[in-house]
Amino acid sequence: MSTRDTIPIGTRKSVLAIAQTVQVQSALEKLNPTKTFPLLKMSTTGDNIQGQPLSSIGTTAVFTRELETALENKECHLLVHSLKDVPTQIKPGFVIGAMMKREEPNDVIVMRPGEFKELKDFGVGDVIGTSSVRRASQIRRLCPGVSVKDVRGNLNTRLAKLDAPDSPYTCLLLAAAGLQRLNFDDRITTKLLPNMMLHAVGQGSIGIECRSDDTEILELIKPLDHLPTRLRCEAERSVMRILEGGCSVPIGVWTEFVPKSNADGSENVDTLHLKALVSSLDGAEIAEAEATAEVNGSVELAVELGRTVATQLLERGADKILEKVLKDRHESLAPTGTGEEKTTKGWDV
Ligand SMILES: NCc1[nH]cc(CCC(=O)O)c1CC(=O)O
Repeated sequence: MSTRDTIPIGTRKSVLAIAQTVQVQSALEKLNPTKTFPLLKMSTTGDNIQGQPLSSIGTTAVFTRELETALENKECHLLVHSLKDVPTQIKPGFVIGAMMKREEPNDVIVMRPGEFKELKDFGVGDVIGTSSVRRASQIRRLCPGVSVKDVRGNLNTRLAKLDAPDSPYTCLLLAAAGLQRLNFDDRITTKLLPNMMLHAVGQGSIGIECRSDDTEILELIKPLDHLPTRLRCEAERSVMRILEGGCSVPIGVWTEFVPKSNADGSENVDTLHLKALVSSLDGAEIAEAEATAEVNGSVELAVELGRTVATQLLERGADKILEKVLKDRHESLAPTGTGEEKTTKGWDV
């Protein structure tokens, strides 16, 4: 294929998606000053159903399907995604050619400007805004007595709902990375550490997808692939791939490289630690597992570490917990009464 000078990048239209895509666009322009990278902005099913809780309409790929069609038709040659929104089973013919250096993967508590409350003081009467079953189940375990209420829409919409005078929410749970990318760092009230909450698979990294036979684009985006991020996220995605069997399931993870005592300054990619959990919606039942492996910079070994942890989780009852979570999710198709009901069955990551 002849080399291309104009390379459209496909993206969703949300402010976060655009901010992420502009970041990739700038990096590519810098590396390839003779080429241009116009944005092709598209709506996805996930954007179009924002008014309702994401329920069991098969939300895997809701944020990526329309984009992949454009990529397939060569209307664009790469796609920029929040990695956590990318299904672990990529459609045949497509590949994540780069995983960009991860921002803080943590989830955070966001309260109204000027308000503050210690985590230990959260309890009965507090209403936590989130549509993520992963966040909901973990916050219930962390702060017994709180109730959880669905909150949908893009980041700005969610913050506006929290700040509204008639807001029902005490706080929101959000990803630090999304807030930081939109310069809302000052809205972060409390960062949740891994002993409090495990984040979503791939959270905080940007994934760049392209056609797997498009060697020109693969070469072009290769410099944007960050090996430590790639290894961590491949391990995390491997856990999810084994547990989900095709549908999204609520899994929390944490990965870190074990620092070397004689570090020479370069980032260590030798010894990777992975922790993961699967929790029931009410946070009462939980399966946890962790392992450390010498991955020595190898994606295959990182994927293997993910498999080890997934196997442990299954041995510890993750399959039973997931079966029940998925069953509840199916039942949530029927309209339910209270906001609390909807919340637990909403489907976000
Ligand atoms: N589900 C929406 C979504 N997809 C990616 C991010 C944040 C950025 C990231 O995780 O990289 C968010 C918002 C949130 O979860 O608060």
